[in-house]
Parts: sequence; C-alpha cells; structure tokens
Amino acid sequence: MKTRIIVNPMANKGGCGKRWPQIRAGLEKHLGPIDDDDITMTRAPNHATKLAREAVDAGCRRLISVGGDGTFSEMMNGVISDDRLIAPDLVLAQLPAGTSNELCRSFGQLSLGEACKAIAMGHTRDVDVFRADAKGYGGGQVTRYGFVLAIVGAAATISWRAQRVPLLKRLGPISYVLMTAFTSLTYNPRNYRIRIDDEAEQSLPMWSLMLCSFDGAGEGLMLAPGADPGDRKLDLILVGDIGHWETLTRIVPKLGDGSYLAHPKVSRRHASRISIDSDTMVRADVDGESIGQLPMSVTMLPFHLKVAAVNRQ
Ligand SMILES: Nc1ncnc2c1ncn2[C@@H]1O[C@H](COP(=O)(O)OP(=O)(O)OP(=O)(O)O)[C@@H](O)[C@H]1O
Repeated sequence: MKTRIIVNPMANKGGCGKRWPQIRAGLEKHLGPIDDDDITMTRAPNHATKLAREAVDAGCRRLISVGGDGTFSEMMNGVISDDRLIAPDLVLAQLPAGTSNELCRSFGQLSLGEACKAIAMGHTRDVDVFRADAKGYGGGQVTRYGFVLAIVGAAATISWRAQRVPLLKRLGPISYVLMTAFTSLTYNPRNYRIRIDDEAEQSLPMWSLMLCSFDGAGEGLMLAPGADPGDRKLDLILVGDIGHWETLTRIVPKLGDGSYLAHPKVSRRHASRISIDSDTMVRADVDGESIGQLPMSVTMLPFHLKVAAVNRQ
C-alpha cells in the first residue's frame, strides 16, 4: 500500500523532531526500508492537513502521522471534504510522538512499538467521524472533523487553559489536574439552548456538555463506559447545574471510572445531531483542540474511517 509519513518535528516541544531518526528506525524494523520521498515534514500549524490531501492526490492510501493528537487531527481533516472521505480506501495511523497522545490511547496503542506493529500487521478499526461547526476565535465559522470527543463549557475551558498557558503546557498531564481543580472551583454553570436530533429546543443550566464516540478520553478518563466508536451515535453527557465544591468532590474524582454518571444532575443518552447555543461565551473543543466557542453544531457522518489499531483479541 502506497504510504506517506507526515512528521511534525515540533510535536512534544520539538522532541519529536529530535527523536525522528530513532522513530524512523523503529518503523523500518516493522515496515522495511522507507524511501525519503515517502516522508514529509510539517513546516507550520495546519500544514499536515495540506500534506495529507497532497498525499492522497498522489495515490497514497496509508497515511501515518508522527506527532501528537493535533498532528493526527490535522491529517484527518485533510482527507475529508464535503463530509466525505476524499478516497474510500484510506487507512490512517498515528505514531505517538507528541505530548499527551490521547488519540493513540483511544485505539489501544500505548507505545511506539505497539503502534508500529499495528501498522505492519494491517490491523485496523472502523470508527465514526463527526463534523463540528462552531464560531472560531476570529469570529468566522470553523468546521472540524473529529472522531473521539467534542466538549463544551467547563471541560473545554480546562482543555483550553491546560494547552494555552505555556507554563502549564510544559507540565504535561499535571496541567490538566491543576486546571480541573481550579476550574471546578471557579467556573459557573451557564444557560444553554440545546436541540437534540429532531426534538424541540430545550433551555438548560449546565456546567459542561460532552459528546463521546469512544468510552475513554484524556489521561485515565472514563467518560462514557460502554460507548461504541462505530455505532454511528454519540453519547451525549450533560453535566448540570452543580455547585463548585460538589463538582470538585463528587464529579471530578469519579471521572476515572465513569461513576460520575450516577450523580442526579448528570444525564446520558444517544444523539446523532445536536446544536448548542448560549447567550454567554462558552468554549468548544474537538478531539483535544480548542476550536472556538458556541454556537456549535455536531453531526455524525454516514461513513467509517479506518484507523490502524492494536488487535487485542
Ligand atoms: N513546523 C511547525 N512549526 C510550528 N508548529 C507546528 C509545526 N508543525 C505543526 N505544528 C503545530 O504543532 C502543534 C502541536 O502538535 P501536536 O498536537 O501534534 O503535538 P503535541 O501538542 O506535543 O501533542 P499532544 O496534542 O498529543 O499533546 C500543532 O498545533 C501543529 O499545528
């Protein structure tokens, strides 16, 4: 299968570029020698999107991103256009060389070696893809395709703070722990207007809203136990109007095993189309990247994406 490797040398604060010769050697052990022409380096943010499209146009049907979640997400956004895959027989893979590499974890790949093996063995998993349309930070409309998680409200603010504050970003996963505690104690619930599938619009006070395709996300989070990433449905989780202290003591500590769902102000259901709006500024995040703010609509798309994944059976 004609393959293109897209390397983000700046991922993991430049560590990916420094380790690339070793990563390449590891990949070659599994795939055989790799031609220099099959490797492209990103030169700027969002370049992976353009490189992915060029690779597919050049006949590549397996694209491997080397970097973190942002690089994979940019690559994936390059192979979808007008809500369709630009070639039906594509396989995408990620070699975890970023800071947190949460997407790889979602596929069950915990190490570089496992990821290389999954690519070489041709093990893939069919996953759903959703489209998110939101108001970008510049004021215009942004569209992002995602496949793990869309979050709104407090959860998106935690993600935004953990990534955008340079000192925190350097701390890695600890930054999320710090920001979760800080945001729990300071973020006030907001009023949302929500429309789910074809139902009437509801007005609800909420702390956060999460749309999960996979069961887990982030460092050890079990947000939607039992969620099926290939069922063409998102698990919609509404975290209601809960006080600061109660959020910190009764929601946050139970995010790791999904037992927060038992809280009377947390609800869960399936949805394939949802639109959310608010009169106040509310952040929105797709697959770990802050894309902008409400209003946002999220729609499940009618195809599956093939991703290289560890076969645990
Ligand atoms: N040549 C480049 N120079 C500067 N930034 C780049 C370059 N190439 C890609 N980027 C940007 O680097 C950012 C970080 O990439 P990525 O998310 O893959 O790594 P990470 O943040 O270390 O990992 P993770 O998202 O898993 O925590 C992305 O926003 C991407 O747009």
